[in-house]
Amino acid sequence: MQNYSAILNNIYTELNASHFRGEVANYIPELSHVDIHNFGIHLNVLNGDQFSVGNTNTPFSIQSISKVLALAKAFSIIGEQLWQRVNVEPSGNPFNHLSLLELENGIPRNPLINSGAIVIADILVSHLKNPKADFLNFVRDLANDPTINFNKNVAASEKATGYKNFAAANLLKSFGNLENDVDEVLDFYFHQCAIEMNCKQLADTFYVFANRGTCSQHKDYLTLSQVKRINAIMLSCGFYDEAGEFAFEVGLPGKSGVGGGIVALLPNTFTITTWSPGLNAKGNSLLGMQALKLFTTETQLSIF
Ligand SMILES: NC(=O)CC[C@H](N)C(=O)O
Repeated sequence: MQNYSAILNNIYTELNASHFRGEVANYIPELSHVDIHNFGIHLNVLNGDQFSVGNTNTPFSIQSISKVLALAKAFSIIGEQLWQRVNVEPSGNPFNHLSLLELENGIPRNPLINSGAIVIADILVSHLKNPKADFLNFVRDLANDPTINFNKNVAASEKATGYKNFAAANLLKSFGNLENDVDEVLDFYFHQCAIEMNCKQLADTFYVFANRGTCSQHKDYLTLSQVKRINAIMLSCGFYDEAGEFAFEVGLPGKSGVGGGIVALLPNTFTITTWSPGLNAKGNSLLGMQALKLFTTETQLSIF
């Protein structure tokens, strides 16, 4: 029997003493105001046990973590035909890289880099009646928490400065891989990225991926085959050009966001989230990566 509480407390105490915490993202101006000293870890074990240490109650911008949720929604709506518009290979490049997209004729490498997520956003804009509201409700249902919301200032801040995302969307459009209007798709994309959650809410939301497609309220959202595929994509593509490093050091499917959040999971066992807004050079939370590495080392739990 693991003493999760002691393990998490030790990891928190050790890492919270770190002076070097990376850099808070500032290419989205609204994110640059977040205090770099925030640090929290939350573990949600599938048997119902919950463990929290540090600041796990303050909502943060989930940013690219939302790409997994958008993928889940789009996959549940259109099924396997989704893979005609986006590939499932790691990109080995930063999340906002563009030249591969042109070389590969407008088919993004995977749904977790920005260009792939913009294609997924396009699918949701085509299929949802009220895209932003319906997607937010889907996320609230997964988390079983109606208080989850968009941060409109973050969405507006990214809209004002998201030049590379506008470039990606226009490139996709030029290759015929975007059905809707560029502005409409990006408005949806910037809002999905601007959803805010705290560590506990994020761990609850991802319960469905650890629990074979069924959320904590026993409602089925995805088939087992769909969950296996989404988890495989998280493992191979969830940390951009650091996905290999995360698999090597941590050994779990997971996803990061430039708001400093990370979520990871062990199928049939737990979900775990970390939040520390300081990022490393690859755009992944510095303390979060270290915390998860220590967690899977101490507990000897990983998919391998
Ligand atoms: N890696 C991230 O979290 C990036 C998300 C951010 N909204 C962007 O599109 O640039």
